[in-house]
Amino acid sequence: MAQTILAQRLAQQGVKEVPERFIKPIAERPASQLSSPNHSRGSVPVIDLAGLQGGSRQHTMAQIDEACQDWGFFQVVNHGIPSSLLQLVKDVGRDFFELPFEEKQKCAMKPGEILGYGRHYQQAENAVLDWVDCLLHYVSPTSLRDEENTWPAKPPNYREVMDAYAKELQKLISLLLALFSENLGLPSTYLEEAFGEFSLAFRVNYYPPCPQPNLVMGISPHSDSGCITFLIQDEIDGLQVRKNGNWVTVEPLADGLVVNVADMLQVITNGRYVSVEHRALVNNVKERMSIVGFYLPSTEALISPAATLTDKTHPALYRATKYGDYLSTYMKKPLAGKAHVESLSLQDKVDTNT
Ligand SMILES: O=C(O)CCC(=O)C(=O)O
Ligand SMILES: [Fe+2]
Repeated sequence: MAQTILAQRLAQQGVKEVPERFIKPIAERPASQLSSPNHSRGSVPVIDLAGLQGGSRQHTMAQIDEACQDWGFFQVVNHGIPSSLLQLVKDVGRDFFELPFEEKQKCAMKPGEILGYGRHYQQAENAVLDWVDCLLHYVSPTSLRDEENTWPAKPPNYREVMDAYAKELQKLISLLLALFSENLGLPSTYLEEAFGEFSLAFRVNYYPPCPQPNLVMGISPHSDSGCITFLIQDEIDGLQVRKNGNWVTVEPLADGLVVNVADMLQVITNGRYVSVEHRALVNNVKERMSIVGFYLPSTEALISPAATLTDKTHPALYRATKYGDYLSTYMKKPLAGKAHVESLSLQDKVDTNT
């Protein structure tokens, strides 16, 4: 079995040129670099959840609804998760990646697996690789958690911090799903119930500095497969979302949490909320990290457009899919923009956002 090619190891070896395996075809390279003056930064909505209290509730609810429809991406502030905890999450993620390789290898992905420390997804032999390493594991349910094989034993506070974060995140997820349901005119528990016994997975993404950032992708354009995704990023630009054909950088905010609609929420809302294509770029100066929480439906949940969101003038745009089936196809294929969710389309082509 060929040894996994890890971006961090290449960066540590001081390579001056990225290996062929990482070089994107010209059409897929980042056309505008983060440092270029015409790169667009900062217009992704920032929503202050403190506005849900008192007289500004209606306005805040409308902001959330518009963000889900127009962007599929927003940042929340005053979300109830202490900034000291967000900082600890970033710290333990960084501490893990700063461990010696041999220590990190203790929770390495097994051949053919995607959980643990290693590369994103299984890549075909000849696939172009993204300039990122990751640590991916489930937090819940217990049956998927596999703490022994996929969670690191070091840093020693990793588990405690990640569990504390997961607990806080769960409250925010329940709140947002109830607010989305309300905005959609559905009973407040509709979305949470439709997704069945959810699972929560965390991925720590580590993008080392890259000697030729204009030839590679940190993470290739994709939409996320699940219901909703939460992302903590450090202070380094890199995350971009696609809006009207342009890539817009999601400005790092110290206390902000990035929220994005994922594919199954797009399906259940019959395309009213959009699961937007996003990607991450890298730079040649400083490493970047993100810690991503994926809230996923039960693999047994049959996801289809909510009946009350479809009628004669708004026919169902997607066929029903069992999430487990959707996920296994998603994992087998390379990241490819919105191709996965579009494969469920009942129309020739659903052009939801771009
Ligand atoms: O690192 C980022 O900002 C993007 C990560 C991402 O999109 C993912 O892990 O699905
Ligand atoms: Fe993503």
